[in-house]
Amino acid sequence: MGVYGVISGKGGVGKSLVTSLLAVESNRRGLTTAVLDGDLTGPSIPKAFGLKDNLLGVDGLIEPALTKTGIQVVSVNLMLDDPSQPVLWKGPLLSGAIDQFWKETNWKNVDMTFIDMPPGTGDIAMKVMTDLPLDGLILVTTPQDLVQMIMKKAANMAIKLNIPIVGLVENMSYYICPNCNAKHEIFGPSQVEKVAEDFNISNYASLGMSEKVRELVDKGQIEDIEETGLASIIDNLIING
Ligand SMILES: Nc1ncnc2c1ncn2[C@@H]1O[C@H](COP(=O)(O)OP(=O)(O)OP(=O)(O)O)[C@@H](O)[C@H]1O
Repeated sequence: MGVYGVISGKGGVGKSLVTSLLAVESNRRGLTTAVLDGDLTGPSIPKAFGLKDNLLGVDGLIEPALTKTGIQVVSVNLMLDDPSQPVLWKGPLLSGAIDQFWKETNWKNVDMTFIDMPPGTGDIAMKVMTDLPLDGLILVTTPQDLVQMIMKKAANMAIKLNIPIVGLVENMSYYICPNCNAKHEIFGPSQVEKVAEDFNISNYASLGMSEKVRELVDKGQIEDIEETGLASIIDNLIING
């Protein structure tokens, strides 16, 4: 049904969280869902889903890990004996790994694939954008000016490479104080509507900062998050592609 890359340009804004939550929402709709962790040097998808066992190779293909609700996952962190060790690979090896994850994994009847894109707008991100059959990109940003500027580089890269931007998620949009219920815009006022207009994106959502989400991700229980905040993004992707 679709292959979607999730991209932010800047690190630490919640790209992996959004990739994982999109997969959770898609899977909840009964779609066979996969996550390709293309963030090879900072892979965080396995941790969010509580995956630890090393991937197996069967008949020359990588057997994807299965999360507890059945999402198929491939990540370089599931290939390392010690997940805290760095991946000290240079460009060609990193590109080769992306190729291998895409072509040499025993993906099973997948309807929706979400790719946690390599960070930045460098050669590995370009490799995914040019070599993988992406149906579209989902941009992740925060309201902060610095993040906005770098996210726009990623968005303009997609435009230059003719990849449609099919969704926008503004993460860390606000924080609701659990004591007084006041809404704090820690990174500044939301800019999601402005960005959506600038890049002509009709499918967008905002996510608040949540202690509960942080806790469940740290425990590897992302699939237990009840309200992902991204249901409308998935519904629109299903309807409009
Ligand atoms: N809205 C949120 N509420 C609570 N925790 C969040 C939220 N967004 C992100 N986090 C947490 O912040 C950390 C960084 O997020 P994440 O790993 O998704 O960022 P990233 O953009 O993928 O970073 P990088 O590109 O450097 O890998 C994670 O521990 C994540 O769970």
